[in-house]
Amino acid sequence: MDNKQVIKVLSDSIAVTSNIDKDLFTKMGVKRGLRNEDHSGVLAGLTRVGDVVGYERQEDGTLKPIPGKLYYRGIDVEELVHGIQADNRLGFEETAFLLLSGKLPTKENLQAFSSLLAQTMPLNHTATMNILSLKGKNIMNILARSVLELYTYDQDPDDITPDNLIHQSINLIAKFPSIIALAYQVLRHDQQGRSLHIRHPHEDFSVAENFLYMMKGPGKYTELDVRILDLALILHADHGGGNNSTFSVRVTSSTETDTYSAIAAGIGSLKGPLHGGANVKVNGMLADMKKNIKDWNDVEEIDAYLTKVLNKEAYDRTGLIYGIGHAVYTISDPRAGLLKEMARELAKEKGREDEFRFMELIEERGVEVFLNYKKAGAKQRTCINVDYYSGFVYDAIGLPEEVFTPIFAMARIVGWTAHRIEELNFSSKRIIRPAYKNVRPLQEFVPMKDRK
Ligand SMILES: CC(=O)SCCNC(=O)CCNC(=O)[C@H](O)C(C)(C)COP(=O)(O)OP(=O)(O)OC[C@H]1O[C@@H](n2cnc3c(N)ncnc32)[C@H](O)[C@@H]1OP(=O)(O)O
Ligand SMILES: O=C([O-])CC(=O)C(=O)O
Repeated sequence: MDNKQVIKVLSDSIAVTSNIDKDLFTKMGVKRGLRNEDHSGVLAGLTRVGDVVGYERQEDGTLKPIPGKLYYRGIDVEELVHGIQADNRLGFEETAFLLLSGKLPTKENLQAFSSLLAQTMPLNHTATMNILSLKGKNIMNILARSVLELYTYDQDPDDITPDNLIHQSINLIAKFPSIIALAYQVLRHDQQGRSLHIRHPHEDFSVAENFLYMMKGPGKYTELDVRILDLALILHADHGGGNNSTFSVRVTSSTETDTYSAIAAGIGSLKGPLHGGANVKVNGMLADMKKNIKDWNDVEEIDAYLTKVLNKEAYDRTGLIYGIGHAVYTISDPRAGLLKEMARELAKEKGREDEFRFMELIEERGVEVFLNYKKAGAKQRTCINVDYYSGFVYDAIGLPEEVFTPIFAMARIVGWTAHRIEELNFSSKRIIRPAYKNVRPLQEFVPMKDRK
């Protein structure tokens, strides 16, 4: 038997060994995907960091869909964003302080915190050389490897005392933009034969501006570009404890492992196309739609394409319409609404209004076609999620697809660290260790000579 045949024998076995009938979950009272029959999540923990609300439970136990709400440390994110915008300032640093400390910063707190972040952004020589040597096309993968490497530069990587956790958190929040921008410059140099630019972050720039500066260079971005990237960072900073990447960080942290290992787990989760990786998939799906739909106003043509996607006959043939659906939200994802307001402004500035209108129509038809197609298999209501407009926004401000999901990580590192700190510090903490019911009947050991 050659190598190919061994692989074939093992891969053929997957269809049998990995198959677990959907009905068995109901029969054995196991919550598939840790989700109840009505699609609500199984309660797996308590948190004081963030809250995601998409429905109300009625007296009869059923769920009533409501417009989505997101709270950071008890503050409505729509109010946070509008409050920051009303004062005409950027807000990612303020949001990070709020999520880490539980309180809005005073002017003095904010100045000191922003300045500490900016001072911490530069990568040391060894970290820079390490990223230069990392081969690979996927920046999420490079980010995870770089984070694991940071363990070796930390004097006390395994120390989980509060001071050290905060120190490590600030270091990671500050370093993510620099790692991502550098990894992109290396990739561009390597894959496209372009000049390699390693730009040192400015101490008086915000995180959003520094990222655009390191990616694009001076004078290559507008004030609106900075404002919209800052908004995207605010909106992606946290999403409660149950989203897959934060939960991964919490699960890993509950073993009391080091910060770098826990964050690498979060990065690995976020990279997936059902989670943070969806922003790249939406971009690809829209490009495919632009190519295949002749009349961008033709509802029938759009519906036919979307039905083909659901039938696994179009785009990536997974059966998923990316950017649509959410585990919690029903009527709306508040982040998508806020991002859409800015995307409209951006589309006007960049002369891409036709494309924006096309996206709006796909948004409307996508939800409708999906609900009609899934019928009882779907929630009563569903909506677009934050990933639907984010790719359009990043593309419009001249950022390449390779950094779409890494930008999500650049923001979510705040939530991950806040949840990790909470996981390690609540008085009644316990290692997360649920149960799995084995549904494989027993089999007898057969001596080698008798095997077929
Ligand atoms: C930042 C974020 O992570 S936001 C999410 C980004 N992901 C995407 O945009 C990918 C597309 N969307 C999806 O895959 C899903 O909506 C998810 C993963 C976000 C949520 O999935 P679930 O919690 O299972 O949603 P829900 O309970 O409403 O799903 C009901 C059924 O509809 C399917 N479904 C949900 N959304 C979609 C979709 N956009 N396209 C096709 N089928 C879908 C689910 O797979 C599920 O099918 P099943 O019962 O056969 O398992
Ligand atoms: O909450 C979720 O399941 C996914 C999500 O929107 C996020 O993490 O931002």
